[in-house]
Order: sequence, then structure tokens, then C-alpha cells
Amino acid sequence: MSTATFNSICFNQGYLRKGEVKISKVKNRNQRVKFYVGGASVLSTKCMQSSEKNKKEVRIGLLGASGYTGAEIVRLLGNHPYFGITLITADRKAGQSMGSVFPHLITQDLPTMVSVKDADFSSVDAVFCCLPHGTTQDIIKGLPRHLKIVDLSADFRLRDIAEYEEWYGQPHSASDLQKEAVYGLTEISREDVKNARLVANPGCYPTSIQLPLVPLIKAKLIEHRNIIIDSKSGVSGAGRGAKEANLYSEIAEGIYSYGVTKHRHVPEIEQGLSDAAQSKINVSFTPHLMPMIRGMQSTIYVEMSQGVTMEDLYQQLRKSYKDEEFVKLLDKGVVPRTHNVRGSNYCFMNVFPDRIPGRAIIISVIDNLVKGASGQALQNLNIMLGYPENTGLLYQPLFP
Ligand SMILES: NC(=O)C1=CN([C@@H]2O[C@H](COP(=O)(O)OP(=O)(O)OC[C@H]3O[C@@H](n4cnc5c(N)ncnc54)[C@H](OP(=O)(O)O)[C@@H]3O)[C@@H](O)[C@H]2O)C=CC1
Ligand SMILES: CC(=O)N[C@@H](CCC(=O)OP(=O)(O)O)C(=O)O
Repeated sequence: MSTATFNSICFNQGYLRKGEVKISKVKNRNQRVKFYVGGASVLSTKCMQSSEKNKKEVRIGLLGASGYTGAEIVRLLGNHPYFGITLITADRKAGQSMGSVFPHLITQDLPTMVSVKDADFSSVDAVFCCLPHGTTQDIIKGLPRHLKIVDLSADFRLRDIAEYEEWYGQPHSASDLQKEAVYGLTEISREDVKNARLVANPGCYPTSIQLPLVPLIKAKLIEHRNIIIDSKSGVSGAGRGAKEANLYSEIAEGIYSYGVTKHRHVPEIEQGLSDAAQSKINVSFTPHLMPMIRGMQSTIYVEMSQGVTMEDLYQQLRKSYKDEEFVKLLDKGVVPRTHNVRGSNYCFMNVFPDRIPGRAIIISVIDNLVKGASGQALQNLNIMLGYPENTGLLYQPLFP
């Protein structure tokens, strides 16, 4: 038995911070080790001293590092003890350093951005693909098979290729890969994510909508008809590319409803809800652009099934998420606010009685760039590679 002091150690379910632990046997880092912490013992398959932080075990390639979700991956991985970035790509900004494109990341020790066509994947183990939909499928098709991939674009989210082609207005060039892709709404498909090679990371609106609705639909607590979803997004949801519609003068001091009746997230939302219901569900969905940078709220109006009460809805969500680290049902009556999840991987939700008997109102909030994109992507890659799901994701919300 030996004694050591760690700043942090990780074990199967999370982290222990600062403290003395006694280690019964240690031969190598991946060995099963017994820790004694304050009299209790904890079994671990992987442990690491924080002083080893720079010797990262997994080499990450980040495609689309010069965009918002790419930058967010860099920010999150800055605190990840096991994942180190060894390759970053950009398109127009290829040849530049990360610090020159995103000065807030100047302290990160990263290689220069290269174009995807010049990227060498031989010393990469896993890839985050933060590229525009439509361009992604051809790039992923060309990647070596040894790579684990989390794709943040919409290219592999829809199982039905014809539906993709209809809603995205272009042919799909990698239908074979689509068959192996796992839709990575982590809390709902965790078991499938574990064994996936390619994960299609959900869209931000679909994440905020499916997390509350899937458990209620599975438990048959709400009717499949008349689901009305009104969502609001911060402008970073549209990416960093210059667009007239996203100019400050177009966004500030106003709200803009867009994609009315035809937003491309409709089939993704309906796919997830229909899977939960095991029958086709159609929804009314309208997204809005808000004069804020980050954040997303979905306000969802539903009809409760015959005989179901508000208490049933609340208790079902409590049961579904009581052990989840990143999805929180708030105390009764507390209204979720985008401010309360900013910069974090949390989804906060709650359910309220409507004034009209038999109807309920659900509100869920996320940070579109974290749980709605890069945070959930990291949660998925942690699972795919057998690390604790929360690794690198323990940021508290940034408020005010
Ligand atoms: N922003 C958000 O909140 C969310 C975004 N997503 C999805 O994640 C993906 C990335 O989004 P986001 O980071 O916001 O987008 P950005 O527009 O901010 O970044 C796009 C990135 O892709 C690169 N790129 C553009 N075109 C090409 C191309 N033809 N070949 C190779 N690289 C290219 C850009 O390089 P360069 O800058 O050098 O031109 C940039 O690095 C998108 O599919 C988006 O829909 C998903 C959920 C939420
Ligand atoms: C504000 C804004 O423009 N948001 C984006 C959604 C971002 C996202 O989650 O979507 P994808 O990953 O499917 O692109 C939009 O409405 O297209």
C-alpha cells in the first residue's frame, strides 16, 4: 500500500478533487486500481495524476477549427486531461494560427491550421468535424477507418436519405456511412454511442426539444397531435461566416422568425419523437433569432393524454433525469433561463400547467454552442473512447 496526493483523479463515474488517496496496487495507468478515499474504496480502470496533463492519451483532429463550434471544442479540451489536439483545419483561414483567428485561445498550444486536403491523419485517433453540412459527407467519406468521428453537422442525422435530400436540397454522397452513423442525443442513446465509430451529433434545436419530449412520449403521457414548439436561438447558432441577416443592425433590438414551416430541423425533431412514439409524429416548429450571442430556449405546448396530470409529467421527467449530470429538472414553478446554462453543458427544463385544462407548457434551455453542439460532441467522444462522460465538461454556467 502506498500513499499519494492528487490534485484530481478520475474514476468510473467522475472526478475526485484534491486529497490523499491510498493506492493498493499500481503497475500501469490502465490497470484496475483500488483507491481508499476517506475510508471508502473506489474501483477505477483509468486514473491519472493532473501533473500528467500534458501527456495526453488521445490525439484529436479538429476539422473546422476556425468556426464557432471548433473554437468551443478547443476551449473545452483546454481542461481535458486525456484529449490533446494534434491537427486543426480551416478553409479560408488555412495557414493561420488559432491565436490569430481566436485571440481568446492564444494560450493553447496548437498547430497551425491546414486545409483538410493537406491534413495528415496518421497521428490522429479521433476527429471532431465542425464543418458546414453538405461539405462534411465527402470529407468524412475520405477519412481513414481507424478514426472515431463525431460530426457536428447535419449530414448524418437523418436515417432516410430521401428525407435528407428533400430538406437539405442536395444529393447525399455517403449513404453507406449514413447506415453506420449513430444519432448522439447522449442521454437517450448512450448505449449505442458507446459502440459507435461515427456519431451524428444532434442539432441545437432538436437537442433542446427532444430531451424533454422523448421521455414523456415514451411514457405515453402526452398526445402525439398538436405539439407546438416555439424556439429561440442566439446568433452564434448561425456560425461565424459573414451573412447580411446576421449583422448587428439586423439582429439587435428585434426578434426574427425564420424558416417558418420549413426549417431543416423539422425532420430531425420528428424522427426522434416518432422513434419514441413508435408511430409518426408531426410537429409545428418555428425558430426565432434573438438579440443575444449564446443560448437557446424551446417553449413547447402539449396536450396531456387522457387522465394524465401535471404531477405525472413532472414525476416522469424527474425519474428520467434524476441520475443525469447534465439534464436538470428545476424545482416546481422555477422558470428555466438561458442565462442559467450559459457556457455550460447543462440542459435545464421545467413543466407548467396551461390555463387551458389538459394542456401543459414545457420550457427547456441550453447553450447552443455547448449542449447544443461542442459540449454534447465531447460528451459523446468521451463515451465512445471509454472515458468518464463528464471529462472536460465540468464548467459551471457563466452568469451574469
Ligand atoms: N453554431 C452552432 O450553435 C451550431 C452549429 N452546428 C453545426 O456545426 C457545424 C459547424 O458550425 P459553426 O462552427 O457554427 O460554423 P462556422 O461557420 O462558424 O465554421 C465553419 C468551419 O468550417 C470551415 N469550412 C467552411 N467551408 C468549408 C469547406 N468547404 N471545406 C472545409 N472546411 C470548411 C470554416 O473554415 P474558414 O473559417 O477558414 O472558412 C470553419 O472552420 C455546422 O454544420 C453547423 O450547422 C450544430 C449545432 C449548433
Ligand atoms: C441561429 C441559426 O441560424 N441557427 C441554425 C441552427 C444551428 C444548428 O444547430 O444547426 P445545424 O447543426 O443543423 O446546422 C439554423 O437555424 O440553421
